[in-house]
Amino acid sequence: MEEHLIVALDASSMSAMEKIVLALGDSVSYYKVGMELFYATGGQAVPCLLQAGKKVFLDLKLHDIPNTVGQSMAVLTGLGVSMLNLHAGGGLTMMRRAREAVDKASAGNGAKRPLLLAVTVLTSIGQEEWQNLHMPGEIGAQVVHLAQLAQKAGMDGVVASPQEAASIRAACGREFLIVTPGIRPAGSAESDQQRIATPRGAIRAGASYLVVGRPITGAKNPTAMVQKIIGEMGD
Ligand SMILES: O=C(O)c1cc(=O)[nH]c(=O)n1[C@@H]1O[C@H](COP(=O)(O)O)[C@@H](O)[C@H]1O
Repeated sequence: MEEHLIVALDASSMSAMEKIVLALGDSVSYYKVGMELFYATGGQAVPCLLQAGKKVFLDLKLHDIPNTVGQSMAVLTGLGVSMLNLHAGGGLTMMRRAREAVDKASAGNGAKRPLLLAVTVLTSIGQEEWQNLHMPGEIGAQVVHLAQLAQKAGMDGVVASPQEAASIRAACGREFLIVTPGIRPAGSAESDQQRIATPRGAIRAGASYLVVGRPITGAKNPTAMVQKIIGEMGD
């Protein structure tokens, strides 16, 4: 189960990142680099993690016109990461262009193609925010719709809340990747995350990978928390 846990490195310096990675040692092999760390380190966090033998999910959530996203995806493909993401809300044409660009760039550099994930509806959006946005219907129905659109566009999977994992699995099949942030072990403090579940709940609902940040990086003993989460995932 360890390889299905991705630890979110939301830190603002190389030294803060190294501190976490050093503390977690061999207990974690997959890290997520998001906007904060990527921008703060001028992208250097990525080669640093790769050199340390870690796998990287580069979470920059691209959302722009098809040409811009395609060209940017081609550049990001050269970094050697295992996963990249974009917002499904950018549309079918944008997602298709991203897939074509990644395929072409991987063929060109002879490297393994990074997996492409579409972010459906952010896990921080609850019913109230959904209404603020004037979005019709239920969040869950929109997530499943976007997952099907992403699948049609050639995405390998989606980022969604664990609360929607079972419906996405039913709609998109066994092979489709479902990556779930919004993971909160029982007893976690409240946060900006709205659509949450425990590690056990997410795996039971059909999640392929769990993304966990603050419950681990903010824990008194991060390694013990990793072990607890991996234990729960395997139950
Ligand atoms: O794409 C993501 O990774 C993402 C999508 C989403 O809907 N919700 C979400 O929380 N994330 C990311 O997942 C991580 C969750 O971190 P914690 O809330 O600290 O566990 C953060 O780095 C978010 O940027």
